[in-house]
Amino acid sequence: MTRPDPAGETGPVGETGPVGEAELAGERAYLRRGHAALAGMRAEAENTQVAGGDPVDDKVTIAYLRIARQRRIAGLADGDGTAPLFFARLDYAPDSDGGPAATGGPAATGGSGGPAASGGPAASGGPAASGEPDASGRWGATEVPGVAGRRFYLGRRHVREAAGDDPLVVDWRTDVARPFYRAHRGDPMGVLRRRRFGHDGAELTAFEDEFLSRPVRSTGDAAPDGYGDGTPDADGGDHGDKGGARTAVVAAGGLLEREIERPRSGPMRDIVATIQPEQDEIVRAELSVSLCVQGAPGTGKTAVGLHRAAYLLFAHRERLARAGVLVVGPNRAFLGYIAAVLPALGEFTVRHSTLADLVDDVTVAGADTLDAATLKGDARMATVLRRALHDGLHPPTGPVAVVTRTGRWTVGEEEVAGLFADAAAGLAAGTFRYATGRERLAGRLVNAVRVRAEASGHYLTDGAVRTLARSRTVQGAVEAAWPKVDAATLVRRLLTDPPLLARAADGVLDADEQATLLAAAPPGGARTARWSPADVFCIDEARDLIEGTPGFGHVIVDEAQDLSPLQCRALARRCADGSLTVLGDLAQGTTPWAATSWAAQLTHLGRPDAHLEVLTRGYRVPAEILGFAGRLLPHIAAELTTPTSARTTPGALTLLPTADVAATVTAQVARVRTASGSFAVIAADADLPALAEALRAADLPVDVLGVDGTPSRACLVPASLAKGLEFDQVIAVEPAAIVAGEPHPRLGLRRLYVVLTRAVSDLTVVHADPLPAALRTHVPIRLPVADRDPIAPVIREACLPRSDQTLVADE
Ligand SMILES: Nc1ncnc2c1ncn2[C@@H]1O[C@H](COP(=O)(O)OP(=O)(O)OP(=O)(O)O)[C@@H](O)[C@H]1O
Repeated sequence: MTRPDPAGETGPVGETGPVGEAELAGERAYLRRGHAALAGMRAEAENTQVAGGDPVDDKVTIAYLRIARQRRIAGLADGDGTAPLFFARLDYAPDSDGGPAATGGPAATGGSGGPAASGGPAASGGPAASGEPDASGRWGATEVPGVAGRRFYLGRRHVREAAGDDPLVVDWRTDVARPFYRAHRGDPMGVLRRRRFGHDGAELTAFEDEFLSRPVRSTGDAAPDGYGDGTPDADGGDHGDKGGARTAVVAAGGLLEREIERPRSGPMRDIVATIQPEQDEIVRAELSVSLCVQGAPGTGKTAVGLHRAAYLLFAHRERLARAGVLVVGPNRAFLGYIAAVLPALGEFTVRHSTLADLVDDVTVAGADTLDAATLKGDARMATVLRRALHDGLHPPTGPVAVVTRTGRWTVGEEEVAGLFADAAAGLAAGTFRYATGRERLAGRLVNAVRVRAEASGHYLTDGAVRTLARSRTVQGAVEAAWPKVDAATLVRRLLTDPPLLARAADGVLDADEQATLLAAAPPGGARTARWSPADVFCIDEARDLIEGTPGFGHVIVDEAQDLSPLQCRALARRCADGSLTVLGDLAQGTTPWAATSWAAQLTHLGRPDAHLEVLTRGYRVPAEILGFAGRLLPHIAAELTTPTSARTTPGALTLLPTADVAATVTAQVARVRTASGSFAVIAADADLPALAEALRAADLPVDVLGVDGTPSRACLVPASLAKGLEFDQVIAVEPAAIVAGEPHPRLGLRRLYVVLTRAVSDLTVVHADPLPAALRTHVPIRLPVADRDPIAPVIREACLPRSDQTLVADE
């Protein structure tokens, strides 16, 4: 895929001036009109009554409609005051004949005349302009017809004044919005001007314009404001400040950077206003396409995954409303952190869950040794479990004789054996599950009796057939051949019954491995077994063999590098008929079974042919910090490309050697707690209680993040829960202890890599022990030298020498 880099094409940056102020005033007026329209839409929704049907017969339907109505009203809420109703404007170029297409909105042909003057989007035209998306939720093909010469405001949701009217604001997921994310001078996608708005809360404060294509104009026309004469600048671009007057830009420049650096004060935010082209390709990939995104820390994997969910729900609303969309995250703390993103985008139906919570009827109360947990998560366990299940089948050895009030009928030994063999063959071939096989055997047996009865002139009513099926004789015969099994019981039997395990694991697990499993049987009785986290997925695997697993239309799994093969299988069966978006980073794999290659992981996930996308441009972590953390990469995932950062922040990294870690951390917390935004002290899990105590003693209490908690503005985070989270300021405590907290040095370094890449603005590393050697080794960082990447030289200058200097001082 080609990836245009719009960073190199940013348009003119002019001065604040009266023209800009007037234009901004016009945009603000348009915004007010949008708010009024949204209020009208909400009032309409609130006044819509759920049609009453029969209160008993239609109970479910009525309840469903009520929920749908509530969701619609919630979706029409006027934001939370943190963002305006629209964040961008696209002015499409007129048709090549010089006249605007369709109804001829004047809007896009020049920079003068605010939106109030132009009336916003031009009047009705092709599908792009109609008030609502079509049935499929799309606005037409990629080449959207009927947009030439028209103007569109893009927002998080569609806003219109009256039903059937042209939208005042179009949803960012429509096809007409696509060029906002993808267009560049090489391929303007029909767009003349792309305008991005800056904001303070819900108020517009600035705009930035880029002119992407030359307007068509008759001889003698002046270029529209800010559009250059097409003569390339020295750097090869036409920066547009030569032809006509400069475009007035209020508070110019860096809207993306400001958006990223906006202080974090709560849960994760959406990124609709600043999705980058390489991210947009993932967001808008077809529903049928399964994707795997390998991305360095902060490259936006989580954000992209969530926006993909929102996009797919928009583009395939009906289908996914039935089948559902599932987002799987590593723990509840992480899910709490991302929970607000989809509702902010108007999507309330996506299920968020940890993998373990998907198997919600098994309570985890036990733990395994590392060896046992690894073995229980091994793909070979799937074979062992299947064999254990099938081990319970016993081919019948005699006839089945049924006595009823009307007679006695016998199905002969050979026929019974044949019925069993048929069902067993279907099971072995995977045609149906175990429970279905059992039903099938019972049904065939009853049918054989019915045929015999009818042959002797006794017609059996449906009721008589049902009674027959429930009869002790038929049930007993079926139970003897094909016993009823429950998944948890099967797993417990396998782990506690050495002969059964030996038969099931023969040739699959060696004697030591079998012994490991037997030693890892869950303590407690059949009903009180204390299951371990790894047992959960053995039970899930067994349950799937027995009765199957309901699936989703699309599954998005984050931190997928950490999944065991059996966990991957649990996910694979939840999207057997749907598609999958796999997000992860091999360098952040911290489980003993973490993936070392995506090919193997994708095979376990049932999608060996998933398309692999690689993101290396980080948006969270400044180059100075990324360069420092990147020193670990050769030791933890040498095959990965070193990431780059979208921004530099001189002084973002501080190393603080100290003799008294607690005192230094306390002093640092006292320093950062008054700054705006969030901060976290991240330390080895074992060090947390002492640090919490020291902060309490210093009268600087902070929340301690637990597995079920949600990160707050100021918190103490165990290294084991830091994954996926981010904070404006991070105080990382004692890297050597973080490494030592893991069972293997490589896993320890990966954990440290995760911890060091959580900061948006500022990372302070406090340590009494020497830093791990890997961190002290200078590693040249590979920089992508894109021809027109304006930030590459800055990274080169800022990133490498600075972290070196700091380290030299430290050493
Ligand atoms: N295009 C973007 N515009 C603005 N912010 C962005 C963009 N892409 C990513 N971000 C921000 O960068 C931060 C990191 O994003 P995210 O958590 O999705 O990255 P990640 O790849 O999942 O990171 P990790 O692997 O460390 O968990 C978030 O604050 C996110 O909002």
